[in-house]
Amino acid sequence: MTTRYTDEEWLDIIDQAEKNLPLTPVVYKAPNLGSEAFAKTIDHTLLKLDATKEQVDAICEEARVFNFKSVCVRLKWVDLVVHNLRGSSVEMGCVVGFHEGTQDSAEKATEAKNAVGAGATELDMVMNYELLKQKKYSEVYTDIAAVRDVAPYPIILKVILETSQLSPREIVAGCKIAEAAKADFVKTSTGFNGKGASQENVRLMKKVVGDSMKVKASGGVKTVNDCVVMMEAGAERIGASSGVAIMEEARSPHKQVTREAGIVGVEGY
Ligand SMILES: O=C[C@H](O)COP(=O)(O)O
Repeated sequence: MTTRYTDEEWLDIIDQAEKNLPLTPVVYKAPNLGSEAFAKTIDHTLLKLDATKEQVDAICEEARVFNFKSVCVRLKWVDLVVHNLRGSSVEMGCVVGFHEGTQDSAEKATEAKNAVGAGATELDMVMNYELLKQKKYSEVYTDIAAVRDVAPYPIILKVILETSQLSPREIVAGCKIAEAAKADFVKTSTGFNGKGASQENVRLMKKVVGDSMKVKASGGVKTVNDCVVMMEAGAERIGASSGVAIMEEARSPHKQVTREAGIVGVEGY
């Protein structure tokens, strides 16, 4: 695996990206509440280490009922999820390097390869954010590229930055490196370390990647309002262990959404 740029070259790229950040935030449009498009933004997630077969079966059933975008689990459950989702339009997502992100690149690549071999169509890998914090940008790139290498498109590759552990500049750096490594999404959080997704971080990530990548908000997204705030900041995917509660709330009659501007809108705003 060759490095794409030296750490010094990465510094220039990050400086430029910071300088060129758009000043005015865009408000993106969320799909109609409770619609099929809304459900198809949600990755229905079960990532705790002590998850049971019964719980995995249950989230697959829920994903079929609500027609979520994907079910997202650890590698040990991929076979079962693939089996359970057969014949549905729900994608099979697997995490890689979860949740620390500090595993060797070879270990991450093997995990990714095994997940794809078992039928995963989407991978959510944790960036080595410890290396990023040490400004070892070239190694961070190589780590992501090692996974992309064994899981080329059309496998969807999402890179989890763990934004709660990063400064805004480090978030910019993580986005630029994930973009260069040809990932499809940058994702905020694992949900297992610090604060989860925030509106500010999603907005910053979207400003950095523009149309070249998508943004996934995850960690602590538990209500319809949380989803709408993230989507309006630029998230096109939500990772949540609360997908069922979110959909039930979204489909409840006279649903009101609290947005930045106050209480506005009902279904279909
Ligand atoms: O994307 C995955 C996260 O682990 C979900 O976190 P959550 O349990 O706060 O929804």
